Amino acid sequence: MKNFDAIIIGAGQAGPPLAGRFNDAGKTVAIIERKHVGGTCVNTGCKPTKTLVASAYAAHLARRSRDYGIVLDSPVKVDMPAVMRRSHKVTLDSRQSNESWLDGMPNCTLIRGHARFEAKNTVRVGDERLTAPQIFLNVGGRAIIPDFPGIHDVPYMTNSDIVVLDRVPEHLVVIGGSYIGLEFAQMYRRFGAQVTVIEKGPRLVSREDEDISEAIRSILEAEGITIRTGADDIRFRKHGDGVAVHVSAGTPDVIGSDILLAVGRRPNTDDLDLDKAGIETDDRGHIKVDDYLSTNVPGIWALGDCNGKGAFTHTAYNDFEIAAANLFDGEERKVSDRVLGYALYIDPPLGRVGMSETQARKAGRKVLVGTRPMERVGRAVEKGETQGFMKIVADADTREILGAAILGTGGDESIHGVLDMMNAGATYDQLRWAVPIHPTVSELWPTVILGMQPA
Ligand SMILES: Cc1cc2nc3c(=O)[nH]c(=O)nc-3n(C[C@H](O)[C@H](O)[C@H](O)COP(=O)(O)OP(=O)(O)OC[C@H]3O[C@@H](n4cnc5c(N)ncnc54)[C@H](O)[C@@H]3O)c2cc1C
Ligand SMILES: NC(=O)c1ccc[n+]([C@@H]2O[C@H](COP(=O)([O-])OP(=O)(O)OC[C@H]3O[C@@H](n4cnc5c(N)ncnc54)[C@H](O)[C@@H]3O)[C@@H](O)[C@H]2O)c1
Repeated sequence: MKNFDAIIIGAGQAGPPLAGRFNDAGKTVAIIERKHVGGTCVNTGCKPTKTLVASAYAAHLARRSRDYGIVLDSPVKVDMPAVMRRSHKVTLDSRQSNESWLDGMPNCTLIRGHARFEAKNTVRVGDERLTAPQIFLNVGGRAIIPDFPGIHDVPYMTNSDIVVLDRVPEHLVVIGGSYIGLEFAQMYRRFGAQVTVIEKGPRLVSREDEDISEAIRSILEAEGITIRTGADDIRFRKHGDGVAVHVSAGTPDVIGSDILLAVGRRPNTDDLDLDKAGIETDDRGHIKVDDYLSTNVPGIWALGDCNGKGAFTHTAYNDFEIAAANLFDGEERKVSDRVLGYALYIDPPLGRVGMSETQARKAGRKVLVGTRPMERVGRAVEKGETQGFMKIVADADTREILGAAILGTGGDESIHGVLDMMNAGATYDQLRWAVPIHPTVSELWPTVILGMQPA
């Protein structure tokens, strides 16, 4: 049995920086990783996808070059092996820098293998048994493979497979019209594939307001992506040209060359033997934690996607910050203090923070809403990227900013102006009186606020 001051299971977004804090405090820490250091984000999630999105954007802009008065003499070609090499390099550089960071920590031991609990303070990895008074779970999640009829008779991909695909599918059929599905759908359309998105709900990205879903649908359809919503009977069978996907009774099947499943993620908590430590999970398998990320078992915490409190790299990292601040810095940080923002990296991107208009209404707020089409944002006009709109939601009584969305050029960055204001507890008056830089997308927030109406 090996003794440590702390054991961390999973080297995703929260585990490695936490190992760093234990190391710096002179405490021994074991971090156990069964696959690649860096987890989903670095290896099969954010890093490869955003690198591929950048290549797809380059192809798209090259095709639009005449809009800018630039003439390219030959048709745009996509060298997919080169696109993938670029993406692998970004991933590998990041993975290796994380690994060498951990290797360079004198008090930290990186153990390769799958960890399982044997008891409350004891973990087994292969033949090795480890014990520590403090254990942190950062095990992340993986793609859900629903029990669609016929799914196991046909080849299919998840995000982990498609990020290493070095060819352009003839016809990519994406099952699931949300964050993962839409990023890959648009990217592969721009690489030259025919693309169909099949979504069981009545609209795309159903967590967002209806006006945002509709605008996203129009943007994607304008690029030639076929969208089939309300898919209530998805079934698969082999076909001479690949795979036939049945969508709903009375509608034509979609015949695709390649299938991507993007219908949500599940936590990696089913193979940890959590019961041997007495750790409770909810009905979706997420580890139950309190506002300080403690599980029901004292001395065991759960951070990142596996606790169901967030599903993003920045929420996983913030979980590390909360745990570290409370353990090492004498602070009392809580998850409920977090103002949640995120982005959907289609082009133009959707930057989001706080409540949607629908959520604000459901919460019983007296809602004010301001919107502006990107066609009336100077910066967007200058860049020749005028799709989408910006939107802010505020409380008419308290003057709080409740949430905002920018579906538009630079939306992933410019949403931070609102996010930071909300984080500082500012009212919309303070955002209205800020003096933003011209020409930017952000400079329109004061105007949008001035135009807010009861909704
Ligand atoms: C395609 C895609 C695109 C995404 N894009 C974005 C984005 O743009 N922005 C964003 O914020 N988020 C994005 N996400 C989500 C983001 O990747 C995750 O929220 C984030 O990686 C979660 O981090 P984590 O530390 O909780 O878990 P993970 O990064 O999943 O890390 C968990 C680690 O634990 C290891 N592990 C699991 N079980 C065990 C065990 N029993 N023993 C040992 N090791 C174990 C795993 O191998 C893994 O390395 C994306 C996700 C996907 C799939
Ligand atoms: N840009 C980002 O930050 C980013 C990008 C990708 C993923 N992520 C994270 O990964 C998580 C998972 O993303 P996701 O898009 O896989 O999941 P999701 O849960 O966001 O969406 C799944 C989609 O699939 C649909 N669906 C579910 N079951 C279906 C079925 N049987 N048939 C057809 N459609 C079905 C749902 O209605 C939904 O639209 C997200 O919650 C997000 O936090 C983030």
